[in-house]
Formats: sequence, C-alpha cells, structure tokens
Amino acid sequence: MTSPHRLAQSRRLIVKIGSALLVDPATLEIRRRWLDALADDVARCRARGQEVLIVTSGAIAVGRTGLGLAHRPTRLEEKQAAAAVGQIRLAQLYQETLARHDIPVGQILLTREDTEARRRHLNARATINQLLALGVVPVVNENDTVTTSEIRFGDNDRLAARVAQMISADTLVLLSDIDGLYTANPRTDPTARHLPEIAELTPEIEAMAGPPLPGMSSGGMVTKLAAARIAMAAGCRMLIARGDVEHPLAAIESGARVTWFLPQAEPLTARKRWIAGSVAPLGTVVVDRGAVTALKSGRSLLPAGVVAVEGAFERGDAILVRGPDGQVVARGLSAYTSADVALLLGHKSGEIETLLGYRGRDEIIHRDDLVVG
Ligand SMILES: Nc1ncnc2c1ncn2[C@@H]1O[C@H](COP(=O)(O)OP(=O)(O)O)[C@@H](O)[C@H]1O
Ligand SMILES: N[C@@H](CCC(=O)OP(=O)(O)O)C(=O)O
Repeated sequence: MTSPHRLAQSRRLIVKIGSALLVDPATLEIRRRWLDALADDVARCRARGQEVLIVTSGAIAVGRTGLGLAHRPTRLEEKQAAAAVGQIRLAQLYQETLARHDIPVGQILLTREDTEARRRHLNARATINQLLALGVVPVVNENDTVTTSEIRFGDNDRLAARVAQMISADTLVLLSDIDGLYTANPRTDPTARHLPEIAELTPEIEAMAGPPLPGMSSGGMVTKLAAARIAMAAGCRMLIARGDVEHPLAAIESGARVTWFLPQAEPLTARKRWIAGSVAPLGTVVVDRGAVTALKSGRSLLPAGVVAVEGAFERGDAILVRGPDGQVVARGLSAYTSADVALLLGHKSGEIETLLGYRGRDEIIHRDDLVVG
C-alpha cells in the first residue's frame, strides 16, 4: 500500500528539518554540504511542478556558534538571544543554497498565536499562498525571539503540521535522525520494531513515543506523533524519514525505509466542521437567487451576488449567508470586513481594487471557507 512515489506525486510538500541535521551536534558546525544536497532535492521537486515549503529548526543551534556559547542555552532569554543571532544566518544559508538553483526564498517567522487566532492564521495563509504562487520557497521557523514559554510551540514538528493544515498541504515530511516510528525507542530497546504505516493513532501507538530526549533536539517522538495527529486530521499524509543522508528526498523516492501516517479525511473536512458547528457568526450577508444556486453547487460567494450586509465583522470572522427569503443557506468566513462588503455589494470582482483601494480576494467567501446547508 505504501509507495515511495507518493512523494513524487504530492502537489504541495512541506519538509521539516531538525536542528541536528543542519548543525553537527558534536562540533556545532553547519552541514553546508548536506544543505546544498537538500537544495538539489528541493529544486528537483520544484522543476516537476511541486510546491515546496521548508520548516527549519536550527536558529538556536546556529546562534550558539555565532555567540560562542559552549553550553546549550536553557534559559528562555538565552535561547531567544541565540535565536536572534542564529535566525539571520539560517535564512541566509537557505537563500544562498537555493539561489544556486535560481529559487527565491522568503522567510516566515510564526508564533503560536499566528496559527491559532483565525485572523492571523488567514493572514499568514494568504502570505504563504502568495509566496508559493510566485514560485518562492517559504522558509518557516518559530519566531523564537518574541515568544514566551507559555505561548511557544517549542518544537517545529507541531508548527510544521499546523502550517500543513493552514495551507492544505498534501504531504509533510519530517526529516529526522531516525527512519520512522518504532514500537519503542530503538536507541535503548534492541527489540523495537519499525512500523511502516500508521492509519490511526491509537493509545498503543502514542505509548511508543518515550519522553523527549536531552540534547539539541526539542521534540523526540512525542511531538512527532502530536504533529501526525494534526496532519492526519487535516487530510495531510505525513512521513518520518532519515534526513542524515545526502539527498534525503531522493532517498525516500528510491524506497528508503520510512513511516507513513495516513490522512483521515479530505483536507478541508475538519475545518469545515469547525466553521459549521463551533463559531458564533458575527454578521450576515443576504444574497440573490443566483448566488444561492451557485453556493449550492459548490462555488464561492462573489460580491456580485450579495445584496445586503448586516452586523459588524472583521476579515476572517464567521458570518451567515441568507437567501432572498431570509433562510440561512450557508455559513462561512468572510474575506472582507462588513464595511468593505457594504462597498462591494453587487459589484464585479474586477472592480474590488477600484472600490476599496487595494487588491483583495475575488470572493467574499471562498468555497474553502464555506459550509452550505
Ligand atoms: N518509538 C520511537 N521510535 C523512534 N524513535 C524514537 C521512539 N521513541 C523515542 N525516539 C527517539 O526520537 C528521536 C527523534 O526525535 P528528535 O531527536 O527530536 O528528532 P528531530 O531533531 O528530527 O526533531 C530518535 O532519534 C529516537 O531516539
Ligand atoms: N525554533 C527552534 C527549533 C525548535 C525545534 O523544533 O528543534 P528540533 O527538535 O531540532 O526540530 C530553532 O530554530 O532553534
């Protein structure tokens, strides 16, 4: 059932790179040759039309070298200072290595709030989508310099899964120092067996991840399984593979041993369920008959079909869509504020820029953000 070709077939791919791959834990040297080989892999994916986003750890580890810190920073302020010094170098490394393939990179630093708060989530999503549309490889890390311990992800496994969910990626590759999930930690338990495929995260599977290990990495298997839970629910397949080989993505395609975590649902199902059930709508748009028919056949809501707006809402807030008879026909997340919707009523999407003074989305509610019925 598992196939290495799944990687080659993915449309939107996220690759998460752990600190220990980028920086030699013993010498603290940056593995430049490894990174150049990874860039070859990324360039090959891009050349065959795949979108690629990199989630990279390593700011703290790289910053440690920059600051000449002999010890691994443990206090938050020290980690933040190391990350500030390291992140700028990290971004430069990706920029340099992908420039050899004429691939532009864009840096995105996220905090947990950026993925959890709806509006910020939408903003980050729009920016990342725009970067991908422009052929850029976004390079994402946690914004370690501003996050406090309470609001930190603290590990990039879950951050990568949140980003996968955010942009509806279909494949998330966690490159690690191990070729997948075992029944127990194989470094301490010689009887541990490798598991090639996980379709469901049962309590037995969860129990296989031991406690996080001391050392440079912050995750261990615990955060990888938490990432799998997020990705699987979002309809994104995830795999854990060895990253400490040259050209790790090519190795996966050639059949290297990995663990696949299979998606549970279509990418938008969980999110649509959230829109339908758990959000208090802050306003209403009334639409004409033509728009009702369009929405029922799965289309987005365009300004041309909107005849009235009620309530005060912001971009990204949940709103109701009513038909001419007052019946609720749909719920969704508005791409515009209520004030902007009022200006757009009945107009063609091509007029949005002239009416608002900026070029927003063509739709008032995109079909990905819409639940009909
Ligand atoms: N059941 C398990 N299967 C595989 N690895 C495990 C398991 N339990 C704990 N581990 C440990 O998790 C480590 C991978 O996590 P981590 O070092 O955080 O990687 P990364 O730097 O890629 O995030 C493995 O090297 C292994 O020591
Ligand atoms: N954001 C931190 C990395 C956190 C992290 O998840 O590290 P790792 O377990 O090596 O993937 C940094 O850039 O140093």
